[in-house]
Amino acid sequence: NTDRAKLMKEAENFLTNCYDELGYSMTELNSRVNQVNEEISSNGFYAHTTEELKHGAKMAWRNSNKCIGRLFWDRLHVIDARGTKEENAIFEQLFNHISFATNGGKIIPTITIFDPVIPGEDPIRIWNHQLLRYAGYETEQGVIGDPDSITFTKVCLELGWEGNGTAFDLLPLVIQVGNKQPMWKEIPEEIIMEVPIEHPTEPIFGDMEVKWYGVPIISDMRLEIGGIQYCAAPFNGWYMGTEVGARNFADENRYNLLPLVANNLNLDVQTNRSLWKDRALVELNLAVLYSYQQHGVTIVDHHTAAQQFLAFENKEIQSGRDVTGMWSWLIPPVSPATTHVFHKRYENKVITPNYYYQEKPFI
Ligand code: HEM
Ligand SMILES: N/C(=N/c1cccc(CO[C@@H]2CCNC2)c1)c1cccs1
Repeated sequence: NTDRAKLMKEAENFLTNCYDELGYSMTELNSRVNQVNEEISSNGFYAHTTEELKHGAKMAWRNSNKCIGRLFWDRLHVIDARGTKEENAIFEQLFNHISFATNGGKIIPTITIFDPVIPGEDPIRIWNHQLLRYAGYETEQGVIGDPDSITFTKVCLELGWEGNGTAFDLLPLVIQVGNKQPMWKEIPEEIIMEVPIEHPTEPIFGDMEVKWYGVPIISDMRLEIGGIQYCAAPFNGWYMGTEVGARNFADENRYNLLPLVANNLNLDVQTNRSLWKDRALVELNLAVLYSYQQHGVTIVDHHTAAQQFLAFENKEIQSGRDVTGMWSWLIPPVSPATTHVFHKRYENKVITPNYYYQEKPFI
């Protein structure tokens, strides 16, 4: 039927590129393509070899148009967790991912890949946006914590989780197998690495204790390889400082810390022309970079990240591949025009394998 014909086409396209990059002969490629076509025509599905899975996950990172960190695409550590079906075993894999990727602060870009969507089998979904993230609470006095987490925090509370009501409560992991009751578990505190944020010279937060978690681990995107959908495949890199300093801490609909920082720096917040927002933003981003470095947690500044992206562009051209990208995401939110990215154009062509958004499993 058409679904099987479509899957065969996507599989052949992936295998051709993958086997070419891995240096296999045409004979080896053709025999694998025939084997896969057999499997698809009898089961409407085919299973990747671990090698195909690992290289496919790396290709997907290399094809991620919004990602400035792609220079290191070929050094992704891939954990093949297929066959993990029991909830407690899934939680163990997720805890292992957090501790392995954290690596005492010397962060290892890692992806853990669970079973793909298989016809007739229960799919696995991770309900968290990121494995480590802070709760958000709506109260009469306003929002406490991360406003971005308000909806998911309510879901966790409904499932029986209880937060401490602070601005930095780490949320539990929530997973669901098929249509069974979703299960939640607190993350063991011994594997959690957090960074207290302070400025090298100024008390920019006054008496407020500000911190952030060390490792960003995206857990709600779908990895597609050769027509196969991996809906539970959490992946991490390290942060670019501006993500924390210019968005998570600075956005008005996130922690909205610019007024606090500006006041503690004695800036004139009564007029735009004092550029108080810009001066507070730079000091806040300096504090983030300084604090992660002081605590031995990998982080990259946006200038270095842009230089690394330029190296990626040149390497791709050397490899005979077109560089695709989404300009609006690739430019950093602080001093964008001081990077080369701002001054050139990128083709936003989406090629597979890749990472995609997927429907939230909860409302
Ligand atoms: C190694 C260090 C890495 C750095 C510094 C980095 C940096 C970034 C940044 C700054 C963004 C934009 C995020 C935002 O504006 O919210 C981004 C997006 C993205 N990155 Fe990377 N990244 C890294 C590694 C990775 C890895 C290992 C993967 C996957 C295997 C990945 C896949 C993606 C994807 C799919 C997006 C777009 C997310 C979306 O559409 O919402 N990145 N990256
Ligand atoms: N540094 C990172 N930054 C991000 C990468 C992808 C997505 C995000 C957060 O995206 C949110 C959803 C859309 N904007 C914010 C952040 C990484 C996380 C995981 C691997 S690298």
